[in-house]
Amino acid sequence: MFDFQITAQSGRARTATFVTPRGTVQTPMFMPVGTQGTVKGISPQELTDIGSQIVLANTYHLLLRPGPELVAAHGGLPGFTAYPGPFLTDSGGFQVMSLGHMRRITEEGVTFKSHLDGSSVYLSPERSVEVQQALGADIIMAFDECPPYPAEREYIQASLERTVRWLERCLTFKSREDQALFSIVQGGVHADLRQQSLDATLPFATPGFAIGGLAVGEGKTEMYEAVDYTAARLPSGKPRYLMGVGHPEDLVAGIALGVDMFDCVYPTRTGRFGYALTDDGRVNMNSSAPRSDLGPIDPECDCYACRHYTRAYLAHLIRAEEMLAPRMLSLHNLRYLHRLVERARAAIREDRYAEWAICWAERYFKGKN
Ligand SMILES: C=CCOC(=O)Nc1nc2cc3[nH]c(NC)nc3cc2c(=O)[nH]1
Repeated sequence: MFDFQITAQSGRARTATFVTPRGTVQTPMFMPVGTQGTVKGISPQELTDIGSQIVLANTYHLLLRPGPELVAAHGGLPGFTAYPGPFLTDSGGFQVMSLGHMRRITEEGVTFKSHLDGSSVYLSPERSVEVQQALGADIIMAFDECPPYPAEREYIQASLERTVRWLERCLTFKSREDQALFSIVQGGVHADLRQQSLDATLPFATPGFAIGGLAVGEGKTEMYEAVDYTAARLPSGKPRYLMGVGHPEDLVAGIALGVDMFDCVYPTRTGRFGYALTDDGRVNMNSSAPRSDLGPIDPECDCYACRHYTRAYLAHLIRAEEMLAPRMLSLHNLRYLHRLVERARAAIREDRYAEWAICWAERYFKGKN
């Protein structure tokens, strides 16, 4: 279980298979985010049809509502959501920082006020693992702290050292053998702190490793330098997961640096706002041009929206505030990212990833400054 086998390599980019209790998945992969137990507006059948593999659910949200007990009563997330999985749950740490308020962080854990009703909630390494075990994901995440950005070097260092102590507590408490716990490397944008986090985290030899603390407002250059440094020093025989990333160009760049797994709300969120992803950049379907365009969003895309609808129809739905609009744009954007990593995997198998990535980027950024 959790066997990760590299099947092709092209530079630092690699394709691999990863065995989880609910299915063997292909990497590099993009993981749709289903925060509250649903990828907003998209049915499980549609997710399967567009090539989704692992879907994310958020521990913080499901802890607050409906509570892990109800999900456990359904046998876990697959029974609750009717998506057969595999699932990955986050540990709740990040959401507490971004959503919880009036929070107190101590060595023991984090106490915060629910953003829903202000009730006091407590998360700790042990509580986080307990909740994730009840939710029944195939991959669970260590309870970590993602430092705010910007943050003092001293804060980032103290935070990464506590995250390592929390990792040990997570692993000590963990009792289910059918769930892989991924550890999380922190250290902000400082190479020496990244190294310190690596040195302290690698000995735990978890089935996978995540690169944390990024995509929180640091510049792209700083982010990529940290990804480059960290990914190169994570074991090649384990999956590398870059959390919260990202935009199409971030996936293409991250794969080039040896990253295997990505998640981001971007495709579904920007879809709900009326933006469609294509190889020629992002199309603003709210603008006037699409209203008379009888072509599909993307003629090369095989998603339901591109096979059945013109841009004009979708633009009409957006203006009419019809609920099919955010659904179809989200569906298309998810399919776009799945197709992007499918093409990346093909390029890696042909050992031409660099050429493919440069060609993709030239077209994607053509016409942009
Ligand atoms: C979500 C997967 C599991 O993650 C955790 O359990 N903890 C965690 N989540 C993050 C999420 C992030 N999103 C972004 N940008 C949108 N940056 C992030 C950084 C972290 C992080 O350092 N830790």
